[in-house]
Amino acid sequence: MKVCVLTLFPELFDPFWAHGIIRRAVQAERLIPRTINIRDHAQGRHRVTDDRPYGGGCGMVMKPEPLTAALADARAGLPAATTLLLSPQGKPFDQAAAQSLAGAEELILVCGRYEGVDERFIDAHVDAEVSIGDFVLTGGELGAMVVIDAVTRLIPGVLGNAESAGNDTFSDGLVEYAHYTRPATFDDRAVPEVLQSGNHQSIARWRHETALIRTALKRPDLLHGRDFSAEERAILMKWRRNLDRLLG
Ligand SMILES: C[S@@+](CC[C@H](N)C(=O)[O-])C[C@H]1O[C@@H](n2cnc3c(N)ncnc32)[C@H](O)[C@@H]1O
Repeated sequence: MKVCVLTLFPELFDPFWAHGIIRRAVQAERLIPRTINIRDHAQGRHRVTDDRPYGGGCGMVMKPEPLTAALADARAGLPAATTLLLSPQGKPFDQAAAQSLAGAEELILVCGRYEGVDERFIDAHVDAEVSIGDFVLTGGELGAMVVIDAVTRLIPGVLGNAESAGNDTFSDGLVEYAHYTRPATFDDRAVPEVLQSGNHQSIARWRHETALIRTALKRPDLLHGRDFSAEERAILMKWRRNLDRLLG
């Protein structure tokens, strides 16, 4: 995937491209990143990228001309790209959105700063606004990194088999099962016996059960409307009986 980020702070991305799985994806050219400094497309000696808001009020607004010129530069190399603006007003970004973006060949992400960007730029050039949560950041750069990170690990071939995203939280509408590693006992807490049994069927059953129960406890909202399998119904009934017994 070719991804281009429009930002006033391109240097923030240098360490991001250079570490962990993102770095590996870049080296393997499964992720081909580019950052464009919006300021490079601003006019005049001072290369001004922001100005006071019409109507008064505090803060500054990003001017539409440098953004439009920077976007034209990005699009010259990525003619088929979807253009997303990071914004707290956007659609909440989730795993389903990451999965759908992972199938794209090209993507442009625009990072706002200050009070945000001139609305006319959004009207004319932005395909969708994306929020990474109901809070307000100082800029879109962290949001862009969140989107790129979540999407990149879903690009086919980026994660090795050993790191497969298949069991991840959300992949089957459940949170993931619990993980344990050596030592077998830590602080008087032992790893569940079944995980040391070598019985793959029992391990798979245990993992499915714990994923379902952990989802019910941690994220019950994920289970609303779920089409429970017969096995899942049996697991939930068993836990209901356990709870009934506990409560008398
Ligand atoms: C201080 S914010 C502007 C907030 C804007 N005044 C508002 O109330 O909607 C500056 C920039 O940070 C980015 N940003 C802030 N919060 C974000 C969020 N939750 N998700 C994605 N981007 C965000 C956007 O690019 C935004 O233009």
